[in-house]
Amino acid sequence: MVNKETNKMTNPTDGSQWNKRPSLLTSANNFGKIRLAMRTLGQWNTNPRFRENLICPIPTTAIPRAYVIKKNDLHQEVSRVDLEEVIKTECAHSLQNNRMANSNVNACRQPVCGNSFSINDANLHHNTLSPTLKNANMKQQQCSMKDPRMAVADTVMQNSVASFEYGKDDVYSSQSLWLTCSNESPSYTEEGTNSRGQSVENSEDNSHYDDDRTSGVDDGNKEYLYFIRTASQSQQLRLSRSSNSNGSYIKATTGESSDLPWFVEYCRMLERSPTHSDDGLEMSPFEPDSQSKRSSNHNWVYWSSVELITNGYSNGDPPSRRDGDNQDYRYSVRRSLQVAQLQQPRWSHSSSSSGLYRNDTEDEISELPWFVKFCRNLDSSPVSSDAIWGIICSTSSDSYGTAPEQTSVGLMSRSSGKVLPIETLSSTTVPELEMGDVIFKRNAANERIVLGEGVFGYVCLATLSDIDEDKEVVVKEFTDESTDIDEVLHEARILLHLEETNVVPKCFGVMPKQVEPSGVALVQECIGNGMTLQRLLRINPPAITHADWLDIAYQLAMGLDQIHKKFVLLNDIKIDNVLIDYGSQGLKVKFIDMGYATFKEPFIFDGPPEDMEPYVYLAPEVRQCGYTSTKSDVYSLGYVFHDMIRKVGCVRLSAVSELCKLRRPEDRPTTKTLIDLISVML
Ligand SMILES: Nc1ncnc2c1ncn2[C@@H]1O[C@H](COP(=O)(O)OP(=O)(O)OP(=O)(O)O)[C@@H](O)[C@H]1O
Repeated sequence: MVNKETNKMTNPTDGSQWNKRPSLLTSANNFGKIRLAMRTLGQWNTNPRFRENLICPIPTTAIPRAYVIKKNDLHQEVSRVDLEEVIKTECAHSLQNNRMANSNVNACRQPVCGNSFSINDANLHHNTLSPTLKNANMKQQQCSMKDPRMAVADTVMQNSVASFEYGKDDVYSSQSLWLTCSNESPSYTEEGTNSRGQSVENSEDNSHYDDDRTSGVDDGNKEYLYFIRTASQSQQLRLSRSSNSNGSYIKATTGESSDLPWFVEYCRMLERSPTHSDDGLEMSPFEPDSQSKRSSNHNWVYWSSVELITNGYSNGDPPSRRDGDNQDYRYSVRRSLQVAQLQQPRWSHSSSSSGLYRNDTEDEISELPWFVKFCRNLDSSPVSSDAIWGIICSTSSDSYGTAPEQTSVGLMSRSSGKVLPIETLSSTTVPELEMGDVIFKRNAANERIVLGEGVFGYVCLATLSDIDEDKEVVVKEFTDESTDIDEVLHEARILLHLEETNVVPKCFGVMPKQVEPSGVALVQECIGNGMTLQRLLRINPPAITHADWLDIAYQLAMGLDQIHKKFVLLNDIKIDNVLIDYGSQGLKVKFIDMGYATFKEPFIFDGPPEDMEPYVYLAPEVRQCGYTSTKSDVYSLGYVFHDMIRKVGCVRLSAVSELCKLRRPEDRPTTKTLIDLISVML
C-alpha cells in the first residue's frame, strides 16, 4: 500500500498517508548512533544533569537503612569506597546473623519450573535474614505467590545473605550473589493485587509491578537501584531508572523501586552474562596502554570498556511494545583488566518514546522492560548474537564511573574481538540485466501479460533470453516517478539473501524499466502464475483438500522459520503476499513482496496508531507503532491461518492461529513451536 508518488503508506480507510519507512530507522546510520553514544559519554563526564538522571534519584527514605547511599554521593559517582562501606555493613550484619557460609547461588540458578517450587523451603532460614530482607520477605509472603519467580527470588535473597562473607584480607570470599533492592519491599503480584497483596479494582491504585506486562505497558514511574556482588572481589552496580509513565499509574507507582523478577532473572543468568562470563564481551581489542595503569594493592588499576549500540533487535522479542520510538539502547560493560578489582557499571538508555508519552519520557534513562528481555534471553540477545549494530570500545585509566579518556569506535566480533564492518545487505551485489535480456510475453492482442498490479506498478510475465525459454520470470515494474531505486535494490538484496531458503522467488536482478519514467525493474522467478493465497482461498478449488490447507500452513511456518534464521523479518505477511504454486510437484508456498522486510533490524510503521488500526493482520504492538519482531511476523502468520479458517473452514488451525495472535509477543509461539504444533496435525 505504498503510493509511489509520495512514497507514503496509504491508509486503506481514509486515504491519508504517512511515510512508508520510519524516519529513524531509515536514517539510522550506525555511525550516527555511535556518535550519539559518544556524545552521551561526554555528557556523562561533564553534565551534572545527565548524571542526576542516570544516578537514580531515589528518595533516600525508600532505601533500606543498610543500603543508604546519599544522593550527593551518587552524584559524585558511586565510588569504590561507598560500595565497600555498604558491603562491609551488610557483611558484618550477615556474619552476625547467620553462619551459612557454604550456601551458594545454585538455588537461584535452578530453572523455574511451574508452581512446584515451595516457598516454605525458602523460608526455612528466615531467621538468618537481615531485618530489611526479613521485612521484604514477609511482605513477599503477603503477596500472591502464584508466580514461582517469587519463590526463587526469595531464595536468592536468603542464599545471598547466608553466604556472603567478608574475609580478613579484604577479599570477598563468597561465591554468592548479593541482592539489594532499594525498595522497601520487592513486589511482584498477580494482576488484581497490589504489592501489599490487597486487591486492586481500578488501575489507579494498581501499584504492583509485573515485569512482563511492563514490557508492553510501562505502567509507571519506577526507580531502581541494584547491587550485585558476585564472586571473589567483583562488584557490579546496576542503576536503572524509568520515568516513562502511563497516565493513571504515575501517582500510584512513584517511588516504587524494586524489580525483583528482573533481578532474579538477572542473577540466574549472571554466569552467562557479558558482565561476568568469559564468553561475554570482555574482549576489547583496545589494550590500555601502560601509562594508564594505576597500580596499587586495592585500587582500581584500569579498565577497558565495551559499549554496545543496538536497536534492541535480537531475533526475538521487541525491546518494548508501547514505547515505539525508543531505539537507542546503550549497554556499557566495563571490565577491569585486573580481575581482583573488577567492577562493572552497567546502564542502558533509551532516548525517546512514542506519541502520547513523549513529554513524559524526554529524560527517560532506562529501558527496563527491554532489559528484562535482554537478561532473560541472553543467549539470543544482541550481546551474544550477531545482531549487533555497533560497539564502542574504550579504555580509561580512570576509576569507576568516569568517562573513558580514550575512545575508539568500531564493531567488534564477539568471538574474536576483531573489529568488524557493520553488517548490512548493502554490499550484496544485485545482477544488472540489459533490456535485451528480457523478453516480455504477450497475449493475442500483443499486449504484455500482466500477472498482478498494485500501487507500485505492474508485474509482467516474461522469459530471460539466456536461460531455458520455458522458464518464466516476472518483471516488477515500478511505474511512478517517486520510486526509490534503493528500495527496489533492498527488495532484490533481501530476495538474494533468502534465496537458499527456497521460500521466496529467486531474484535474477534488476534491469532498466521499459516504461517511463526511467528507473529499475525487479526480475524474479515466476511462481504459479501469480496465484496468491488470497485468490486461492476465494476460489477454494475442490481439488485442494483439508490436508492440503494444513500442508500450506506447515510450509508457511517452516518458511518463516528459515527466513528468521537468516535474520530477516518480513513485516508484511498477509494472504496476498503468499504465492501458491500447485503444479506437478504438488503445492509449493512462497513469500513475496519484500518491500518492508528488514535485515537485522526491526521496522516501525510510523503512522499515527489510530491510522494503523485497519491493518488487522499486523500485530497489535506494530499497529501501535512499536517494533516489528519475529513474534510480530508470527502474529501475522496467525492471521493468515485465521483467514484460512474463515474462508475454507480449516478449523484444525484454530488453536494455532489463536496462539499466534496472542496480544503479548512473548506469549506467542516461536516458529519452531509452530512447526511442531502443525506437524502433528499432518
Ligand atoms: N514472483 C512472482 N511470481 C508470480 N506473480 C507474482 C510474483 N510477484 C508478484 N506477483 C504478482 O504480482 C502481484 C503484486 O506483487 P507484489 O505483491 O510483489 O506487489 P506489492 O508491492 O505487494 O503491491 P501492493 O503493495 O499493492 O500490495 C502479486 O499479488 C502477484 O499476483
